[in-house]
Parts: sequence; C-alpha cells; structure tokens
Amino acid sequence: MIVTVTYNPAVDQTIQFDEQMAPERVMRANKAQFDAGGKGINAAQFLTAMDRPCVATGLLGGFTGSFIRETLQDDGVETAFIDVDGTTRLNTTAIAAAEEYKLNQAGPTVGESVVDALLEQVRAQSPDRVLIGGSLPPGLSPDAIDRIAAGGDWETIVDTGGDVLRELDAQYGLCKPNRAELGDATGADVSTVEGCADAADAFRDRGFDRVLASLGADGAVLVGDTGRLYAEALDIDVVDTVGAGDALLSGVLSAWEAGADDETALRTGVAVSSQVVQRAGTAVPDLNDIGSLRDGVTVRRL
Ligand SMILES: Nc1ncnc2c1ncn2[C@@H]1O[C@H](COP(=O)(O)OP(=O)(O)OP(=O)(O)O)[C@@H](O)[C@H]1O
Ligand SMILES: O=P(O)(O)OC[C@@]1(O)O[C@H](CO)[C@@H](O)[C@@H]1O
Repeated sequence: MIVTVTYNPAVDQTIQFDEQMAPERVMRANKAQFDAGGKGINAAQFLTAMDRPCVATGLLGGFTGSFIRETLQDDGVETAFIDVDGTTRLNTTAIAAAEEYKLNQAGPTVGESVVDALLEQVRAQSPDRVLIGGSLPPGLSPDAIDRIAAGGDWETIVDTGGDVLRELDAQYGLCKPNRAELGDATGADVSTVEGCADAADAFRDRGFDRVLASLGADGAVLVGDTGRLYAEALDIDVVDTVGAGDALLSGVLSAWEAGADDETALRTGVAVSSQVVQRAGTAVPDLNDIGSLRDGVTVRRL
C-alpha cells in the first residue's frame, strides 16, 4: 500500500484562452476548471483510479484545503490530512493560444511541528511505500522530507525540485526529477537523452537506489541496479503537461505494486502520462486502456 505525502498541496485552476497572453488588457477565458492538485495528491488520484491501495496525506488549510479534501473523497481517494492554519494555495495554469503559463503560489507558512504530526499519520497507515511529492511550504526545510524517509521501514519515493533533491541526506528508493530538475540537482549537461541517463546514474550516489528522469516530449529514463532503460514518448496531441510527471511516476509505481519488471513499469508510466497530457488540468483521465497503450511504448537499453 502506498501513502502519498504532499506538504504543499494546491487547488489547480486551469484557464484557457484563444488569443495569446498580453499585458495591460482584460483576457477573457473560454474554459476554466478547478482540480485537486499537488504532486502527491495527483499521484494518489491516479493510483486510486488504477485500483492501487493508496492514502493521500499532507497539510491542508482554509477553503481551498476543504475543496481538495472533498474532491478526493468524492473521487473515492482515501485521505488522512493534517489541518494547518492558513490557506492551501491556488496554482494557476493559463493556456493561451497553445502556450502554457504556470503560476504557483508559495503556500501557507507552517511550523516544523507539523512534521511530527504528519509522520504519525503516515506510520498509522503502515505503508510499504511512501511517495513525497512537490515543494515545501515556507517554514519547512529539506529535513522535513528526510524525516519522513527515515521515519519507518517503508521505501520512500521523492519528487521535488532539484534544489531540494541535492540537499537530501536519507536513503530513497527512487527520485523523479524532470529534465530541468535533474540539471539543477546535478549541474550536468542534460541536453541529450544519453546525458540525462549519465546524470541520473551519477545522481544515484547521492542516496537514490533508482532515478526516474522525465524528459517531456523526449520520454523518460529509468536507471538502477538493473541498468539504464529509455522509453520514447508517445506521439500525441498535447493540451496541458501539468501533472505529466505525476502520471509517469504513478504508472511506474502502479506496475511495481503489481509485481511488474522495470521495463513494464516504464512503459506503464509513459502510457499513463500520455493520457494526462491530452487534456487540460490535473483531473484523472480515462485509464481503462492502459494495457494496450503500454504495449505501444518503445523501450530500449542505453
Ligand atoms: N509533448 C509531449 N508529448 C508526449 N508525451 C509527453 C509530452 N510531454 C510530456 N509527456 C509525457 O509525460 C511524461 C512527463 O513529462 P514531463 O517531463 O514534462 O513531467 P514533469 O515536468 O515532471 O511534469 P509535472 O511536474 O507537471 O508533473 C514524459 O515522460 C512523457 O511520457
Ligand atoms: O510547487 P510544486 O509543489 O513543485 O508543484 C505544484 C504543482 O505544479 O505540481 C502539480 C503538477 O505536477 C500541480 O498539481 C501543482 O500545481
């Protein structure tokens, strides 16, 4: 069973415009939606949709926090959040004439004591795996991630910014940087797939048994003791890439939970992410046909 931890959840507002973004004038959206968001929360939604036992935890506050809790419960996602003072942030994605703008708030300031409460919440679920996803709110340091990782006999997966990844000291089963985060974390040249695989492999020495690096339209690499796997992205019409990395990671974890090997897991991740990027927002897409989509993913060893 997987527990996800989102220290800094968000309500994701996605607004769409026909014309290009321009300053100093009123832009009128033709579509708008609100979704429960945050990297661990997205993963919990995708995992639940794939019938993988999962509990979403983290910090919630204010009316936006209530929206997230109610949305998850309506979607059948098990929750065990800690309530905090302040208001969970609202992050905005503006899609204007096929260009995407991502505007993320910082989130409410919290005290270090929330880490103790959250760790107790995680322990109470007796998970096999814990996924810690997303940024840290003001008031918390990377130690808040390490403490969860070292707080029980579970495998910890982490998906956070490169600046935080390089500060982590605990042992992790997997980290999931995207291309920019991999470059930030390692200082390596990540302009080629091979370069990303080299950087991911070297980064394992920093306490990560495996590294799943997502490369956007170039697909993804998974490096670990069994070698270096590269999966090409599927050729699809992309609407909104927000949540793509969470979907990739969820597909990989879902396959591992079912006992699949790394190649099948990587294929599954690419298949799930390809479904998410074809629609706006971070709500759960149709994941019923993942098996045939997965078979269409090209994977090779590097
Ligand atoms: N343009 C694209 N075409 C096809 N697939 C894509 C495209 N962009 C992303 N994907 C799929 O989504 C996966 C993750 O993409 P990406 O590296 O952008 O994640 P990310 O930056 O971590 O996203 P987020 O942080 O918003 O979750 C890719 O490995 C790929 O399978
Ligand atoms: O600010 P963070 O925590 O790094 O990222 C938050 C976020 O952009 O990540 C998700 C997509 O991966 C969205 O649901 C959410 O708005």
